[in-house]
Amino acid sequence: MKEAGCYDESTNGVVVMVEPYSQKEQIQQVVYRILDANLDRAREGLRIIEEWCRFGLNNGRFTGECKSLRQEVAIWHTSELRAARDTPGDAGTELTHPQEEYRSSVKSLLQANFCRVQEALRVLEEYGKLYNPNMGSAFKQMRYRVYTLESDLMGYQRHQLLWRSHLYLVTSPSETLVATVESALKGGLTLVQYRDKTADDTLRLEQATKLRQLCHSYGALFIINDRVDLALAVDADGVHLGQQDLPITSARQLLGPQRIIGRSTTNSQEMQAAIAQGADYIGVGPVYETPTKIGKPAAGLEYVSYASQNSSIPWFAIGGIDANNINDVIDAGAKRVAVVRSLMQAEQPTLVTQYLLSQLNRVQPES
Ligand SMILES: Cc1ncc(COP(=O)(O)OP(=O)(O)O)c(N)n1
Ligand SMILES: Cc1ncsc1CCOP(=O)(O)O
Ligand SMILES: [Mg+2]
Repeated sequence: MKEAGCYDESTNGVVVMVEPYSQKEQIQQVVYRILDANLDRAREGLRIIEEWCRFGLNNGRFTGECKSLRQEVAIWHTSELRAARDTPGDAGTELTHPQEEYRSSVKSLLQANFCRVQEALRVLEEYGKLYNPNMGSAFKQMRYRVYTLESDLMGYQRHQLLWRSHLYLVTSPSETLVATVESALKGGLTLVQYRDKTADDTLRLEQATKLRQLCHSYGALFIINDRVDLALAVDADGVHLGQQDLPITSARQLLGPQRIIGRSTTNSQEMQAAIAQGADYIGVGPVYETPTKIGKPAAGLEYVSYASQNSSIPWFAIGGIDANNINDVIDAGAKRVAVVRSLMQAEQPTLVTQYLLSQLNRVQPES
């Protein structure tokens, strides 16, 4: 086939334009190949996400949505588009990015595949307009459904992990901050709060970024104390707010429905208010007076018992809890505890984590 603008001997150098039909046909073939490749890409990515929803989460709603999206994508994969496939002649099949070879967690695997599906749907939306007038809007709608699925799924995973977390490490400033947290993560810790009441924001940002990466690489949740802005800046899983911090409703507006918001409570009124305002979990304490929070009177084991009878959301007993008294707190009804010194000052945070978890697991062997 002659190409547009090429020199042609048979016409003594007169530039011959390609016959409109051939050029159109060529372009059509390219469009078909793009559509064929991206229909495959979208379906493959959805299948990868679907497998996690099905086998990892056992969640029928998310599995069903992936399946229905896959089927809707498949409807557009006509034999005409498949026939345009030219795998040996496709320069893209050999190209892989180093990050495709390595996934640090299921979360990063899911994020990469959501990204892949969204990109493919966007390509299908744009090039599809050249193929069928209805294709653009059909794929635009699917793309929005995938965005919704992504944020629902990620939020669901976060909340599931919160409910499964029984030990909560609240950090204190330390020269060995990252190493101590990592040591506790190795012991099975799944929930960490970054708390530093005195550092400047440059240091907070640097440390919180490191800890977020670390926690996520262990599949653990990462929460920021007091500061919604910092939580957003480092893409934390949520924020912990005390009675003097931002109201839950304002934080929710800033953080959205998927991120976790925790609230400190010292009595039944604060507990009921936190639940009514939409907290995802509460701190219950201080159970005992503690040098980590000087001047704050103990709420005592009575409040722990009250929480065990009345809290409809996960709650963490906090304040002065260690390996010696954890069983008293458990006997008062606690299934979850938060600690600062017990882990931050431990010589072997891995072992202390394992011990505390083993005591907590005695009261919830099924979860
Ligand atoms: C899990 C948990 N519970 C309670 C607190 C205390 O929060 P707050 O009352 O805002 O006090 P500070 O920690 O900000 O000094 C907490 N951080 N985490
Ligand atoms: C932050 C906080 N809020 C209530 S008690 C407390 C500190 C708990 O620290 P520790 O576990 O060292 O007693
Ligand atoms: Mg606070």
